[in-house]
Amino acid sequence: MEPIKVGLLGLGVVGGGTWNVLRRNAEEIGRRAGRQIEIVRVAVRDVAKARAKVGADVQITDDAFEVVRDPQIDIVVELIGGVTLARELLLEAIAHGKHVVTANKALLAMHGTEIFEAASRKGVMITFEAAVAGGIPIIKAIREGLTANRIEWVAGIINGTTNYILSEMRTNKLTFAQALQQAQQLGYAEADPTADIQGIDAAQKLTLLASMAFGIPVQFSKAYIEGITQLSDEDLETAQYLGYRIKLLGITRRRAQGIELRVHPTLVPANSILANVEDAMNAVLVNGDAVGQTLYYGKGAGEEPTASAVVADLIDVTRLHTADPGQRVPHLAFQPDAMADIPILPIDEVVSSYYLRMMVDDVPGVLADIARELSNAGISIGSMIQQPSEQGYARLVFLTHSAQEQAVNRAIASIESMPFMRSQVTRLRVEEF
Ligand SMILES: NC(=O)C1=CN([C@@H]2O[C@H](COP(=O)(O)OP(=O)(O)OC[C@H]3O[C@@H](n4cnc5c(N)ncnc54)[C@H](O)[C@@H]3O)[C@@H](O)[C@H]2O)C=CC1
Ligand SMILES: N[C@@H](CC=O)C(=O)O
Ligand code: NA
Repeated sequence: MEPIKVGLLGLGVVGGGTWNVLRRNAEEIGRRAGRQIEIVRVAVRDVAKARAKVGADVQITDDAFEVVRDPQIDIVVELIGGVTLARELLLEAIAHGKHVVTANKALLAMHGTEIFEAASRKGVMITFEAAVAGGIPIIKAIREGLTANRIEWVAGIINGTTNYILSEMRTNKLTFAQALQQAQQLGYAEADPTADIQGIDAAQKLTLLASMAFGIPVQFSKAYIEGITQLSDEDLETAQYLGYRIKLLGITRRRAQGIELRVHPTLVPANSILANVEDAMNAVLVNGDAVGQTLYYGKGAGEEPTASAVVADLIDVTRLHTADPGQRVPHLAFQPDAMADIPILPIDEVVSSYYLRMMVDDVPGVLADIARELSNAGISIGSMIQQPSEQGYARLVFLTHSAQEQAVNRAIASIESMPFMRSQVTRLRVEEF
């Protein structure tokens, strides 16, 4: 059989990895897919640089629209990144009847509804395993392996850059800036790493996971997002002292009133699975009513780990591209006409335990006043430490039991107005995953 023909948009970290893996494992991949998968055209910014990588047999252009409109191409692989141009390219590819493989979570989190609808109308596939947790087959697991379950929650470390930064700060005492620079050099970070460190990249991935776990539309704008830029060394050290580690977690969970969708730094017990996921590794826990808790662990970023997912999608599409569209796995795991309109809960309604750190005058009665405020808000204290500080101040840290966020915020506002307060209250969430 003739090879299936691929147009590759982007030959950077992931595009280059995809080229390498397809070439190196061509024979094995062909045996799995049933035919060879051949990259026949590449679109890049720098044609000369790409020529040095792919040699003379592949057509190279700096106009990606030429590739998505090329009649010989069956599958377009989008590895350019960004939203505006990538959206236009994907819609054009779909309009020309191409199947699409993409690693672009930003694009799908923001324009997924439009893109998946266009693809379904045209009867083509959009696959995006590389877009969530890189090489970990988490989309395959949720879309196919776990479909018997009512999924209760998904939680995990789904950004390699921030996990690398937190690990390096903790274990090798690197500064934030040094660790970020290393993550960029290693190819983990986004072109603009703001998306990583502000939690946006993790929220884009979590939005896609929530959609597939619960059968709800892709709603990135409703995700609650807090990154790691405000974390202080003091909190990293205090967490460790208390027997916790701080990780940037994505958490989505069913509640009676709706679905939690949140990304924020989180204290997790130091002996838990997630606390021990280090460097740029990712790990996702999925809890289903039948299967219980399952764990998916591996490299969530970088050249070939991400390419592993891109090429797996290419093989899937190659096997299925002539199948009746109705028999393919739905893009978002649920049939498009069976998506549920379950509300996403505002962060105020989220339930968690909390870490509250503050500086106070070291005088009698302070602890009692704070404990009373927490109790008035219905918040019970799990544990508390007090440490002397300079200038006669005391550092207090409370760990609370489960409480609703709005009650915690009300209590914080009252506490901050008290006359003995010498700092604002630092509030972090604590989870037992
Ligand atoms: N780097 C990683 O570990 C991961 C990246 N991703 C996603 O993969 C995608 C690509 O990321 P990277 O490979 O890291 O980016 P990169 O910056 O290394 O590569 C981008 C490539 O796109 C090309 N390009 C950019 N604008 C273009 C244009 N207008 N026309 C033609 N070509 C153009 C560049 O020449 C370059 O070859 C992004 O959506 C990213 O979010 C997903 C998972 C992991
Ligand atoms: N920038 C992302 C790359 C993979 O999605 C990350 O650090 O996880
Ligand atoms: Na993946």
